[in-house]
Amino acid sequence: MSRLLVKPKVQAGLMQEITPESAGWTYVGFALHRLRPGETAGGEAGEKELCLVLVSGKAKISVGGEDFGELGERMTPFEGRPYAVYVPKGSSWQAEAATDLDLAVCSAPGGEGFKAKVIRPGTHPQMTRGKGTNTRYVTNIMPEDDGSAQSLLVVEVITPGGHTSSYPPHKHDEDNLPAESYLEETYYHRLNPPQGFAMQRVYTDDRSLDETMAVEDGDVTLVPKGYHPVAAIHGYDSYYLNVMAGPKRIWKFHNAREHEWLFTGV
Ligand SMILES: O=C[C@H](O)[C@@H](O)[C@H](O)CC(=O)O
Repeated sequence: MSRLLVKPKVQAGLMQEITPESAGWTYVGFALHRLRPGETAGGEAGEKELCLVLVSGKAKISVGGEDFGELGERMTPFEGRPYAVYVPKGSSWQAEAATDLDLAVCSAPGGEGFKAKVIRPGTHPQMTRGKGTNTRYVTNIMPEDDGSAQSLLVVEVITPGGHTSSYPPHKHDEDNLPAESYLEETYYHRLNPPQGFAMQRVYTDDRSLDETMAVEDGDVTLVPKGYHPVAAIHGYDSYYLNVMAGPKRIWKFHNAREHEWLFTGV
């Protein structure tokens, strides 16, 4: 199995835990908690900043002793809109599931002067990106222009079955602004219905990295560098939650030259 593909080792509780150490990189972390009503999760941000994303279900959430009450709207990532909570560096957080809950904990190095906050549905409206079978639906949760974090970028994408996304292929693996930014990235994948699969390729121009993965419900893929397109197969819609971070909080990508012609049609 590809070293870039991380399968959940358990079916409840802490299902995924990617750290910079386990991924072999510097900035991005990702965890996924699956909780039953009444179960709790929590921790300390320490030197990191966090974005708690209610992938599905509702939870009571507090940050640094501030009670944000019961949050959440959707029972599946394929319907409704995301609630999220930003946890700044140095803060503790606590979540208690009010329903079945899938809670993502996205992390990256924190900074000074940022405040805990709820990111409500509609803060960043869903966008339709692409044309034809490259149409997908993108919702920013923490985009670069929100001014509210040190390094975290968080976005979720729904790709209908038979469509592609993160496509035409692009990369962001060189700290070379204004042409390109360096951002590590995780993909947390879900499928509807859940027995499906999707395909993701991660590859560089020189093909020294070239891995194509069949991703299943609950898998995480790691993108340390290179292009990273996704193809959702007929009958199975794809959802993924992206976490990106690097030395600068800017998403500036470089498109694969040989596929740039597609932009005239997609
Ligand atoms: O680099 C970002 C990620 O590849 C996705 O968020 C991607 O941009 C989503 C898309 O446009 O399909």
